Amino acid sequence: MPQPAAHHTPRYRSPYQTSSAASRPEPQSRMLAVASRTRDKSAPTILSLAMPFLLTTATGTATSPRPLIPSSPRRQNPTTPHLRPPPPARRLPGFPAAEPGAPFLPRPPRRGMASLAATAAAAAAAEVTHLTQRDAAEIDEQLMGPLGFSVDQLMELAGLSVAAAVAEVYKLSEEHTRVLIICGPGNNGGDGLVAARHLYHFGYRPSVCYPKRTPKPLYSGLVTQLESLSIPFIPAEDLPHDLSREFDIIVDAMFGFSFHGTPRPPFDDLIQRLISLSVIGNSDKKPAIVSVDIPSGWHVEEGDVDGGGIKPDMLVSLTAPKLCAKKFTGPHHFLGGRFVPPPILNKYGLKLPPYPGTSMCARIRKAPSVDISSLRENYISPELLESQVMPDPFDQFLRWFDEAVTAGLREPNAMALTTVNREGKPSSRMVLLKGVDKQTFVWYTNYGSRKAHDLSENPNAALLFYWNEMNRQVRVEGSVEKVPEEESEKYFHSRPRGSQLGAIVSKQSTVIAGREVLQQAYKELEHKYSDGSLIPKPEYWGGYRLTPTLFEFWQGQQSRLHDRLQYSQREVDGNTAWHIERLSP
Ligand SMILES: NC(=O)C1=CN([C@@H]2O[C@H](COP(=O)(O)OP(=O)(O)OC[C@H]3O[C@@H](n4cnc5c(N)ncnc54)[C@H](O)[C@@H]3O)[C@@H](O)[C@H]2O)[C@@H](O)CC1
Ligand SMILES: [K+]
Repeated sequence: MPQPAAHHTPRYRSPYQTSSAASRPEPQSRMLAVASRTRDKSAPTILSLAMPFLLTTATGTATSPRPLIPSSPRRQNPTTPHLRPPPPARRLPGFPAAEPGAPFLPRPPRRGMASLAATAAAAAAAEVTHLTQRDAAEIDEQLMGPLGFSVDQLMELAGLSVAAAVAEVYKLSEEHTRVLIICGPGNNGGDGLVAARHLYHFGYRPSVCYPKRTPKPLYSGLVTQLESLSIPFIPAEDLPHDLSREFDIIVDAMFGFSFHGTPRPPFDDLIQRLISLSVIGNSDKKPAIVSVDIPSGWHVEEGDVDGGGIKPDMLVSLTAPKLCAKKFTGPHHFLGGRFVPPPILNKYGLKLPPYPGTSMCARIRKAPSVDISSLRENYISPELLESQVMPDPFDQFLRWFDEAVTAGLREPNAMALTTVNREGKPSSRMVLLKGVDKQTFVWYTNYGSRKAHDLSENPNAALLFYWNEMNRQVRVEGSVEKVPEEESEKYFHSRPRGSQLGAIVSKQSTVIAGREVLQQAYKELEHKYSDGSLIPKPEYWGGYRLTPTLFEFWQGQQSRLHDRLQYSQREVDGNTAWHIERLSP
């Protein structure tokens, strides 16, 4: 690793230096948890979104870049009808014909982002249909009768939904590993057995309490499958006295929509144990209770009639919520059972939230508001040591970038670009990296945009890559210039035609009267170039490349002891070399 001469004066400003009104302020960006901004305020800030944010401060020559790997994510052409509404369903005896475009058909959201879907689900929550006990049983019969499903299939999908919802809310971590699944004698218990298997494969450590086994091949098969995974079955009487000590999550799969009356032994006692768990004042240690379809012991329609029943933290309604779910006040209400066909939706007029992307579960009620200052992730990563990183920061960047691609991260080439104008005012936005080589980072944009104006006044810029799933971020700072026109030209024509037209339509960062303006202009251009002829690159569109003077590779670690390795340029014997230093987290 190149070691510098000690007399060198760094060309960058330390993040700890205070800003002066430099004529060419240099932007610096880093990801912070919102908590650090709210910590000193007397009243806690409560927001409903848990998002890291980008803080930007302003302080005071090139080769052809390597295009990012061809499979690197590209924005979807907004005009491509990649998600079509489902075709009208075949009419089945006893079911009304499906109305195409009926308002209650669940439409998948255009993007698979859970946050977007959660918002959509929240908006729809008020209108979600709740089923009576009779309708729930009738739907069950129809699914397994004229609609051709088998009980095994439905149970498998229901159990998978439960496991997926549990994993979404209680992410696998030291605090959320040990799961007790208490299974009842019917299909609700079967859902629990299936969920136990999926949770095992997701990495959790499930144990099962299944005191009244049903002697049918479906159930004994599920038990055998769990036994083959060495999942312990604990008799009810052998359950540990203090469930809080032994389990992080308890899945209540005792009774579903066929429950009547009051619970009989041994479930009366088991339910009582879950009730007393929610009463214990020691909230730090209380395991999360997740009820499958119905909180066991609740009246299927009336809910927790005398108020003394289970108070689950999470409810996973299956197929559609039952009436009792209206009384559920816990923080997490999910829908599972992504198998409801249009004949059922139409016949029962079901309004259900859309499932995001390929997910097996959908949040029904908005995620609870959180005190942002309490949000903190305990990062667990391999150590990032000076002896392990590459001497050249570009090589190190490419290594991490390739790992992000291999890990299947969505748009690993998305980066926050921070520019600063003449007055020292910074602005940030996400852009897509389109090329990187041993000297520069390249992206394309509109030369009339705000970032372009900023860059024309001040060529200093900062890039920030944030690979959340890998606990990594990379900061890059340097100066920016336009890429040669031929390069922009070449890249422009490699883009999908829709994106080319979009670039012509958008006079980026200018105020427009409405969305129709874009759509109209786009339509006209689409018609103009419908013969497939070459779409000329507008002169106001092209690339920029940043030549870095500083890199920082950050890797989140436990207890905030993060790794931060900074590469800065130093002159050594007349040559510029990269110098690596560790920064305190
Ligand atoms: N579309 C659907 O209808 C689907 C239903 N599924 C699951 O199936 C459940 C319904 O299953 P089941 O109809 O088998 O019924 P449950 O699992 O709700 O429970 C029925 C069993 O509990 C017993 N029981 C009822 N009341 C009792 C009491 N007071 N004390 C003690 N035991 C009592 C019954 O004798 C029977 O053995 C749903 O809630 C859901 O979890 C899913 O597996 C898949 C899809
Ligand atoms: K249940």
